Amino acid sequence: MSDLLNLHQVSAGYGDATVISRIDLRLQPGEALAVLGRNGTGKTTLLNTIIGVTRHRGGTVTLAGRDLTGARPDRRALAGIGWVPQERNIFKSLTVEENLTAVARPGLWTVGRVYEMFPRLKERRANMGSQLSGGEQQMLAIARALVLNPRLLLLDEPTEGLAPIIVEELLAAMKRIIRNEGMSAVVVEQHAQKVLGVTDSAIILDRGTIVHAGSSRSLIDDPAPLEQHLGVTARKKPRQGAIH
Ligand SMILES: Nc1ncnc2c1ncn2[C@@H]1O[C@H](COP(=O)(O)OP(=O)(O)OP(=O)(O)O)[C@@H](O)[C@H]1O
Repeated sequence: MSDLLNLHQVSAGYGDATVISRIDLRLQPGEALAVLGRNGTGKTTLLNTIIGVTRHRGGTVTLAGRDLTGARPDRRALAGIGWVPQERNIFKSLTVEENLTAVARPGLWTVGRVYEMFPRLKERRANMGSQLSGGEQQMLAIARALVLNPRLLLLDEPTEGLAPIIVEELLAAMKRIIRNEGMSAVVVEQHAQKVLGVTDSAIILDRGTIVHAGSSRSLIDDPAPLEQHLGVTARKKPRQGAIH
């Protein structure tokens, strides 16, 4: 099968600074990749490079065989790259429904379909963006990216700053979007354990380079690379009834 996304030896940064170096990445259609790493290791810069807002320093970026290396962000969006930024930049002075209809493009993901995925948004469809909770704003940001009917969805720290119960709801929705609906995705996440249950494969970045690449399953089974590169204690949960 040909790659949906292919990054070959990509280096990029801002101004004179190179932030990510010689990144090789391949994503098949329907596959989801977790991008993990400590703060400031270049995760957002990697997403920014895929959407085309960093300074290119080398390598190639292709989507479904089409070379997008020198393409502007608007052309990349038209080619099928959807993006949910960390800031969840929804239109705060528009209603939920207006946020969706303002950008919707024909395709599988209709406004009705995203309401099925996020019933909370349907309940709140007449509310202004500014009246939504953080979790609802994140759901709306994802829903808005979906109604653009992208081939690839990029999510930047979707669970950041959200209450645990909302995080679970959001992860369940992401799982349905990826697993059941076959959406291809690259998900940047600080909380490795949460996202590995949603993605097929994972990379860990350190100082702008890939220091680990493998399946999500292998990281769940053997979290040693997470402990090594993220400093998290990713031990399996103790059995119920265990004495601490
Ligand atoms: N717009 C920018 N201009 C210049 N330098 C930047 C810019 N954005 C990020 N950087 C620098 O690039 C490096 C990587 O930042 P980046 O945001 O990609 O890391 P990150 O892994 O996503 O971190 P976080 O988890 O904190 O969001 C940092 O040293 C940061 O200061």
